[in-house]
Amino acid sequence: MQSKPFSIADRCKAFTYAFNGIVKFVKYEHNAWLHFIATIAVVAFSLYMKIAAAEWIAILLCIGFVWTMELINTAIEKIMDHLHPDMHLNVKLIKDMAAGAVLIAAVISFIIALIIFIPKFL
Ligand SMILES: Nc1ncnc2c1ncn2[C@@H]1O[C@H](COP(=O)(O)OP(=O)(O)OP(=O)(O)O)[C@@H](O)[C@H]1O
Repeated sequence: MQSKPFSIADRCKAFTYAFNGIVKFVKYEHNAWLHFIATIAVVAFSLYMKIAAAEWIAILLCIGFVWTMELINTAIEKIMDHLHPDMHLNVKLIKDMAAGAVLIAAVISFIIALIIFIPKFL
């Protein structure tokens, strides 16, 4: 298979397409608004608590983990709605599994936040 020659302009365009996907997600998806508010709150609280570098790494990984899962979940929902707009048990299974991935990311992130912040109040 013949691939296109490497081009910095093409790579920049690919970056803008990806950035555009994130902007659309934040603009139109209600779940993104919740994640946005939660992210601002967690970052503000972490700054206020002056957490250590290793704690920042854990917090930033959690934020990235949840945002990534939510974006993938939303993409899967859009694929399913596009391919199969009618109700179907398989669609439900696929969407619920994708939503389950977000739930796991959120619960793990919440537990990590508790591990970081609770000792600061003891
Ligand atoms: N086409 C479909 N066929 C069968 N079940 C569906 C279909 N679309 C959604 N569902 C199911 O209906 C329930 C509600 O889905 P819906 O997408 O409305 O809410 P949600 O998961 O809270 O979504 P959102 O992330 O948009 O808030 C879920 O269990 C989902 O799997």
